[in-house]
Amino acid sequence: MTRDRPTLSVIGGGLGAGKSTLIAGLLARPDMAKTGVVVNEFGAFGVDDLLLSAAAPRTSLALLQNGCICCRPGNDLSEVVRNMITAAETPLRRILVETSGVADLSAVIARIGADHALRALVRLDAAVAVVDATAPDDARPEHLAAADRIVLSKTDLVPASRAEEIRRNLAGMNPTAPLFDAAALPGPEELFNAGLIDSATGAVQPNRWLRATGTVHVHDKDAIRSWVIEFAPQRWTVLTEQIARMSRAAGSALLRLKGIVVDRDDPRPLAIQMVRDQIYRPVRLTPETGGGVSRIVVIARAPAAPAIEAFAARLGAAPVHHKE
Ligand SMILES: Nc1nc2c(ncn2[C@@H]2O[C@H](COP(=O)(O)OP(=O)(O)OP(=O)(O)O)[C@@H](O)[C@H]2O)c(=O)[nH]1
Repeated sequence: MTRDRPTLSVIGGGLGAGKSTLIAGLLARPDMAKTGVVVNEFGAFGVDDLLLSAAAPRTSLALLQNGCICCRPGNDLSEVVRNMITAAETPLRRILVETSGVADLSAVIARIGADHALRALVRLDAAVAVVDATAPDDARPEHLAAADRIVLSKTDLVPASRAEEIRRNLAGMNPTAPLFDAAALPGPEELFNAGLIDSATGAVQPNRWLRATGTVHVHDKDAIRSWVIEFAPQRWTVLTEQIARMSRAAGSALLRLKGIVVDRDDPRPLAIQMVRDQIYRPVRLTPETGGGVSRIVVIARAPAAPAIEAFAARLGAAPVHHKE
């Protein structure tokens, strides 16, 4: 089955992290043809769009100025995307949205997820967080938690041992996101098609979507923690109540939840996903998916720890504390 609508991926990262450089490098590749780019600038003047149009003059490019997508009123992103799709000479295959350097990637993803007009136009794909190796602490936990892929830029400007330390920290903060070096020029095969559904074939790809394994495997950093919780099959109705209870108790400290769970009442496991308090519609998978074990990854700020550990305990998952 060929998929019709273009995919939409979001490239986020702090000011000057290397978002435009990554996108310009991607656009130079022949396998990135039929890509449109929307650049969101916080201020009234865009520079990134000029750099990108110089790097890839034939790319459909649109600028969204004056405020971050995540907090500006209205849904002008969907208007821009609609115009871009309509105006394209050949049908677009994918659209990249470069967030402003001050945007919060998780808020952008939550906003896009709630935008029904936009979701009718595109299929959501990857959230890519660019982290600057010279200022890794600028990468906000929300960016990292929301990311499906993380790209570490400017590794040429730090000692190799420092880059390795940053990689280890990033892997601990978001164990589900594959990590790439910008210097290695990761391509579309690695960065995109991160969703549960393969964008080319329509097939379900659970292993590409959820990579982490554990029992209750806790990666522990000061600002952000991740838990990989494995547990025996539950009734879906019971599990949704447990998730809602945990989410209420964790409040805004809960950044991301993603998992594949076995439903005691249905042979087809469910893929579930939350970004902050935004719950995405669960997707039923084929019965053989997931190997009979439920696995949920939760990424949160430290204050959510008691709520998440109580949640894991109620599911009967044994904690394995693993301090990185
Ligand atoms: N040495 C080195 N410089 C880089 C790398 N990536 C980006 N830069 C430089 O860092 C600066 C900022 O890069 P951009 O790609 O414009 O960053 P950005 O995230 O788009 O920036 P804003 O949109 O302004 O937030 C530019 O001068 C780039 O040339 C890298 O991997 N190594």
